[in-house]
Amino acid sequence: MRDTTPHYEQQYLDLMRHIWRHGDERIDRTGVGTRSILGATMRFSLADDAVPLLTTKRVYWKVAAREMLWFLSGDTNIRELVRQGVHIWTDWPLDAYRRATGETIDRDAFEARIIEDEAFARQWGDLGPVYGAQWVNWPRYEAAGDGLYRRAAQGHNQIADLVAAIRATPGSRRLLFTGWNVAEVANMALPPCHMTYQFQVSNGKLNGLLFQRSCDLGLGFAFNIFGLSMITRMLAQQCDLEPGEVVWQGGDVHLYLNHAALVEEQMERIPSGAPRLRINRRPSDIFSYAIEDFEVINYAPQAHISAPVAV
Ligand SMILES: Nc1nc(=O)c2c([nH]1)NC[C@@H]1CN(c3ccc(C(=O)N[C@@H](CCC(=O)O)C(=O)O)cc3)CN21
Ligand SMILES: O=c1ccn([C@H]2C[C@H](O)[C@@H](COP(=O)(O)O)O2)c(=O)[nH]1
Repeated sequence: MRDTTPHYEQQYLDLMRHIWRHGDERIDRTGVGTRSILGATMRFSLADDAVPLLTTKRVYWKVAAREMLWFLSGDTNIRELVRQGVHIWTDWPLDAYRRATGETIDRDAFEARIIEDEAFARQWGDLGPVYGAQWVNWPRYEAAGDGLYRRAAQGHNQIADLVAAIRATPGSRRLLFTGWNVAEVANMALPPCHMTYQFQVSNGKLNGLLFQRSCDLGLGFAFNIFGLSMITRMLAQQCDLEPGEVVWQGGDVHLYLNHAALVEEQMERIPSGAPRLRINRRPSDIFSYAIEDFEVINYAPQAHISAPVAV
């Protein structure tokens, strides 16, 4: 008998079609323009190593994996990403540099300088207190006497605390971490988009949920859903739980108007296949994973579709 269960990716293609047809058109912060809706949910199983990679275009999952490991390292400077050949965050520091200096340096030259010149990287490569800073070092203040306070040397490590909490109180409804530090949002190159992650233990399985306040459905989503799945798998492994499912919730979910070619092409394609994410080692703690620990098998996507990123 033919399997009539819809492919997991159908949810994504349906949402894309809905937004492209019925989304509210407006000029957004970037000036590119979007069609957008408020509020959407998708769910994907992680059972038997299933991973919700898009199959209707090739997704460079290792780029997303390196980005996730970079967040967990607490780093907020693009230097390490650029060293690893990851270019997805370069446009924001590059834009700031061009505006501040009036120089018309191109992206390759800017990246070369970030790698070669440590002082330059320190001055121009930092994104401010973005994801990594908040996840593992959320500022904490301690009393310094006479009613004064000073910033503590070590902030809150939300990720370490989360691992401990999943282990100690698996029934808890407080298993979460967030990048949305109200006091520091103004100093970030971009306020967090994938802002709040929540977890739940159910029948020995770990479920993960992401609230993403703003979603570039054509470009960012593919990375964000992989990241959610990856961190859920890592947490499950560290807490001796089986992977359950991931739930993705979007706030402002949009398609950029200059992604028309991508959207039209992708909506024509039929999803297929069941990729698996393997973790080939059990590191001693959540901060000790390396890119080599991750492997995706059974991934035979259709051709990559490139699309410009709105800065
Ligand atoms: N408009 C916008 N969309 C985003 O998805 C996004 C931002 N801005 N700003 C911050 C980060 C950076 N992220 C990005 C940026 C670029 C790509 C991108 O160009 N992806 C291409 C090529 C990837 C590559 O060459 O490695 C892709 O096809 O996935 C993806 C995510 C996600 N975020
Ligand atoms: O992980 C990410 C990071 C960013 N995005 C997208 C969502 C928006 O298109 C822009 C951010 O612009 P805001 O004006 O700050 O909302 O980047 C994403 O989809 N995923």
